Amino acid sequence: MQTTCFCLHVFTNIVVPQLKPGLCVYMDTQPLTLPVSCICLYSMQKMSYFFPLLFICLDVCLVHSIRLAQFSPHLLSHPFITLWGGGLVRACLLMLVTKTYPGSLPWMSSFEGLQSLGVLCFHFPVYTTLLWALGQSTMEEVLGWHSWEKVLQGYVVTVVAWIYWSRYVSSLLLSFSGYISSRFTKMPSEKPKEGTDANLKRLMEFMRPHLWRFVAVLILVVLSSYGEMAVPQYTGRVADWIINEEAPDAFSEAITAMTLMTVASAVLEFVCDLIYNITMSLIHTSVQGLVFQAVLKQEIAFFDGSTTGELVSRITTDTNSMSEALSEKLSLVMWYTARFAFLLYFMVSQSWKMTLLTCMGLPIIWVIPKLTGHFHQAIAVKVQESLAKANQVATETFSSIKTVRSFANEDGETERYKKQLDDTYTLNEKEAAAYAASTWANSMTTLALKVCILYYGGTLVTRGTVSSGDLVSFVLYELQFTSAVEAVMRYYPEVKKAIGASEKIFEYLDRKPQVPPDGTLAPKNLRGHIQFKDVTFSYSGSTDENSVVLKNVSLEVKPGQITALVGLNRSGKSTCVKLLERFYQPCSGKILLDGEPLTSYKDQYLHDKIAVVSQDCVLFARSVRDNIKYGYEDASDEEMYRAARLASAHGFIEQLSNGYNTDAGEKGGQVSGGQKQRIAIARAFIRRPKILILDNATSDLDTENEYQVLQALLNHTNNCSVLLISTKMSIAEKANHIIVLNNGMVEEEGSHDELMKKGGLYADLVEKQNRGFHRQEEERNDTQ
Ligand SMILES: Nc1ncnc2c1ncn2[C@@H]1O[C@H](COP(=O)(O)OP(=O)(O)OP(=O)(O)O)[C@@H](O)[C@H]1O
Repeated sequence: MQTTCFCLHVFTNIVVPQLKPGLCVYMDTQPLTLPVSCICLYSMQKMSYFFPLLFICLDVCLVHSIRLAQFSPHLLSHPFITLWGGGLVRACLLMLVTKTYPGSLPWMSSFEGLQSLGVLCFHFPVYTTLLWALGQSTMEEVLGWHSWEKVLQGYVVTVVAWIYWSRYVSSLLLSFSGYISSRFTKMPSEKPKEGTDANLKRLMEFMRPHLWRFVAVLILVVLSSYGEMAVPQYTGRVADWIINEEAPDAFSEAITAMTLMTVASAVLEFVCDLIYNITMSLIHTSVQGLVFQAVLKQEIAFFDGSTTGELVSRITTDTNSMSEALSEKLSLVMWYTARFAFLLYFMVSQSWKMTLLTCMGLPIIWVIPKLTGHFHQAIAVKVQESLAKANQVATETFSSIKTVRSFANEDGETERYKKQLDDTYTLNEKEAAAYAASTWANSMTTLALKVCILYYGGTLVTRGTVSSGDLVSFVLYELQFTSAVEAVMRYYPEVKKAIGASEKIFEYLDRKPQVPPDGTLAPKNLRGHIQFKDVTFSYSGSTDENSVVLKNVSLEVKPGQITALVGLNRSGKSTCVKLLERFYQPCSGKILLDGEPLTSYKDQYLHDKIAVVSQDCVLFARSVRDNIKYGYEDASDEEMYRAARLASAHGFIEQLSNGYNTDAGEKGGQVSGGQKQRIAIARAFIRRPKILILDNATSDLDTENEYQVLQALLNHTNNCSVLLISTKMSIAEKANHIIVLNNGMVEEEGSHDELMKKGGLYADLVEKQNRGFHRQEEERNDTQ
């Protein structure tokens, strides 16, 4: 009753005067009247910061009301019912106030707040029931749970529990409940979690082929962790042996068992690490291979939109960091979790009371260093900022030295710089103090927990509840336990992060290439008749006037004939070739090969039958032989020589230092531009194509050589349809048919003579080139 009055006194004398001076009600011993309470509550609606105080006052009142009820004649004989019922009433009323009171703090009515409320109201009933179940005396707890100390203790327990909830347990439970709900309900879960769960599932798929290895790893982890418990366990036994002066056999047995178990644990750990790391490397390699394959299958537009660096980084850096995080951090989480479980088991079996004390102390040793560390970090950031400002002053002064000198302000700038350095020094002092405080807090809290455990353990030893050896073992367990819990808490989020990061990799694996499905046609005899019918195309896929590169293009490459495609730069000539190679799909219109849509042919067949040699042909960093046989490795050397002769390349290849085995260097850097083009032509010819596309293929050759190469080519390609793109009109005029493209449209077509007679764009181009050629000739003559 006294306590209740005291609470009301605090409430009326301290809280109420703060709210409205006019409402001051000075009541030392009398209870509050209902109207005053109502007025107070109304006034407090807008002052949420008083809510915790109100909450505590109300709770104290409730606790003492329950106490009065407990001692009433009806309930005195049912202490447990009163204890639980009282807890329930207390929880319901406090929850009601928290939920309905307008000034309630959002945190208090959140899920975490309600969890803490549950701990506050039910920890005593649970604790007392547990004692009763263990056959311990509960009288003291049942009759004294509402004393000041116990109520205060309840709040301390709630704070500790809250720290647990918010730091670790809640995140674990959330993951677990997410997993359970996704297994048993069809409810869509939140997006990020969905991503992590899905990634985890995908990663599991990669692990499935190595399931037995993982089972073996888990068994080894458990056995090895168990073996690690030998040192603390047997050290305790040895301590008992020394104190009790037991038989000498006991000592040697303890030492032998400890040695054997520790050695076995180390061997198991070695085997386990070996299996685990080899398996993770296997998974890493296969993931990398799959991502590479998935990227290669994408459409060309995908490569246009991504930089090479980005792609390589996705395949190497991302997969590396994911597998490193998984192999290293996941292994640590596994080890420390197993250790944690065994340590907890052994600690509880030594003394559950000391274990409880350790668990209650843990959050404190995490929180205090974290708070001081946070403060230290905040000051460290300010020091960096201050240093940056000092640097800025110096940079500005040096870069504007002439202005500084002309105003003779060297001293002024020195003063400014010194002032900035003084600020940095002040912050440095604070940082040093914060660092010392942080380190001190760290060791003090750890030390305090150890002293508490030793003190409490010593009391238990004096009482005879535990032996001295048990206390020694417990202290050794506790040392490992703290670091095991810390390690699990540190590495578990990192593993989750790595699983989240794997999303990027799966993004590529899951990406469906935007290309039409492979066709089925692969006729034995291909005539090589190409038709473009009203083809419109844009690289962006938009049909907007500015983006369209080809506009209703209709053209024909007749079987066995040479067709030239000419036009100004950027008129769309190479784009036609890219469409023929099926790198892109037309937005509208059709491309037919021998009357059938290009898409109905098998991809491999098409690339065997259509050979393209372009200006920017690329050689790989391997031998000339491998470059010519690229993608056609089964070809004989005879076929290779034939193709090389056709491309007028055989002669110079034989003169290279190692002939056909000479390394072409990175991107063909070891051979000249002209040689590179001739090797590329040989590479195209080794397949005996039916359609040959030369897109400025001989541009790196001088006119003499170009003519020779083309002549040789055209002589040997009687059955071949040739599409010739050349900026040199003297080459184009040799074609049977010439098509002139202008701004993505077919401007005119016909033979050289027809087009010359017409006097259109083609005649213009020929004339301009002739003029340019004559000017060059004149310039050359002048210089001679
Ligand atoms: N990968 C691409 N993505 C977007 N636009 C492109 C791409 N390739 C070419 N283009 C654009 O398409 C248009 C036609 O280019 P294309 O290379 O087909 O012309 P071209 O007649 O072969 O020119 P050149 O004779 O200079 O090689 C140009 O405006 C060019 O900028």
